[in-house]
Amino acid sequence: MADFGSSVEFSGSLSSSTLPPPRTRIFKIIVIGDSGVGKTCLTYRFCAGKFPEKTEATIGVDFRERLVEIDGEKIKIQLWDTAGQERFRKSMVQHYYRNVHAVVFVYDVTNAVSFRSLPAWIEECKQHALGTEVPRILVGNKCDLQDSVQVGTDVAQQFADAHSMPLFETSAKNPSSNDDGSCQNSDHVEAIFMTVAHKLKSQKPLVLSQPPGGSGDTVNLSRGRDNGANGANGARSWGCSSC
Ligand SMILES: Nc1nc2c(ncn2[C@@H]2O[C@H](COP(=O)(O)OP(=O)(O)OP(=O)(O)O)[C@@H](O)[C@H]2O)c(=O)[nH]1
Repeated sequence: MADFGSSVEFSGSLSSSTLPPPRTRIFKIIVIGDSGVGKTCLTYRFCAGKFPEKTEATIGVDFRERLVEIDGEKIKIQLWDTAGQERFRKSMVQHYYRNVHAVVFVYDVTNAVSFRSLPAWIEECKQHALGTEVPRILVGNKCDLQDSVQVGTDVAQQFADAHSMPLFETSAKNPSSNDDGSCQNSDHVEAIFMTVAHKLKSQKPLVLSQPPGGSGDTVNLSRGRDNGANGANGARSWGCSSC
């Protein structure tokens, strides 16, 4: 579960202008969904900037990280690319859900079974005590394969609404519009993960605080508390399917 309650305390004659830079925050985002929906490709696309030439079924979990800067703060986005195949998940599943800050559910728009599996993935999160305060998003991948679409935007949007998640449709292969005009309404993979990071940052701001009336001898640099603004009802307010 999200854990931003830690605080770093500096004692001595420090003012905010002489503070050392805070440690880089890490946002842990897990990416889950059926095998073959494109979790590895999506995370690779975001972290390496390209579509991987070849992938193999993930065993356990792979980590990918990218350092980004949001409003002047450097943040490490750590993507946990989890195995979709049950036999490759078993031993690792407890680790996936520890200290998670956000969850990305992925289905393949050309594979209705992967869409129908989503309730089971949501249930797995629930069983690992992931609360509603943890932001979740739904990603329909492979929308470059327009001729093979089995899961329409309407039905996906209904599902997303019912579970208070923003929906994004994209392609890890070609996240921008294709020459043939397909994927016109897709979101860029970049924008999707950055939207999550912005959400997490706004939810958990770094707060510089001095004790009221204090002399300035002690400065607390603490991580802001969850203001509760991202509960289930707020989910639609922080994402959209066409940004
Ligand atoms: N056309 C197309 N193919 C994709 C896209 N994303 C992934 N693929 C292909 O789908 C297959 C599976 O992709 P992976 O990223 O390995 O799938 P995964 O969800 O990580 O699978 P597991 O590791 O088994 O859970 C590969 O052959 C990819 O090349 C996409 O956006 N468009």
